[in-house]
Amino acid sequence: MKKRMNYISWDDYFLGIAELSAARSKDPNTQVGACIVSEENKILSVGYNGMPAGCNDDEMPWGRKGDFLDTKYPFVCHAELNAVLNSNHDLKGSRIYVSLFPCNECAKAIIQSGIKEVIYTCDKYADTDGTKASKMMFKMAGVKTRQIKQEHLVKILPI
Ligand SMILES: O=c1[nH]c(=O)n([C@H]2C[C@H](O)[C@@H](COP(=O)(O)O)O2)cc1CO
Ligand SMILES: [Zn+2]
Repeated sequence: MKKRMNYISWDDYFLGIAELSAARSKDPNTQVGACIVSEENKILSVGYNGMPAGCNDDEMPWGRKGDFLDTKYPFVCHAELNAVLNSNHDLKGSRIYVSLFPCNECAKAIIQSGIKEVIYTCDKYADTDGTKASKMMFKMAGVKTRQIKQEHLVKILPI
């Protein structure tokens, strides 16, 4: 008997884990998940966007508009930052799978931790200065970026 052939690829597996991690997010508008993987295809860390540890997410604001301090923006930890900070491993040479293209703050953490490739699905904030700054920094720092479209993932994963 031969081995089963229609198994999912490493890319689909890790992006699927990033998507599953996003499902843990309490953000009512955008749920983001991230999965960091070594050169040997071992998972080094996962994360999703949420309030900092110890900050009760029932008491924190989740809105997008109004006074800055009444919105989620000054407080929420991004999925990529959580994944970088959650890891006890050296991330040099690793790659990060993420459901949304990283913002400029996460891009800095990604570059500084030695991650060498970003594989992402959604790029809905491509027109923002934050995303443009991320792309500039990734290019200069030699961090590769690659998109796997949502339509492809939907075909292979029950999401
Ligand atoms: O790269 C990212 N990673 C990440 O975790 N986030 C989080 C922060 C917020 O909780 C949410 C974005 O919210 P909104 O789309 O409503 O502006 O996604 C946002 C970005 C991109 O801005
Ligand atoms: Zn970010």
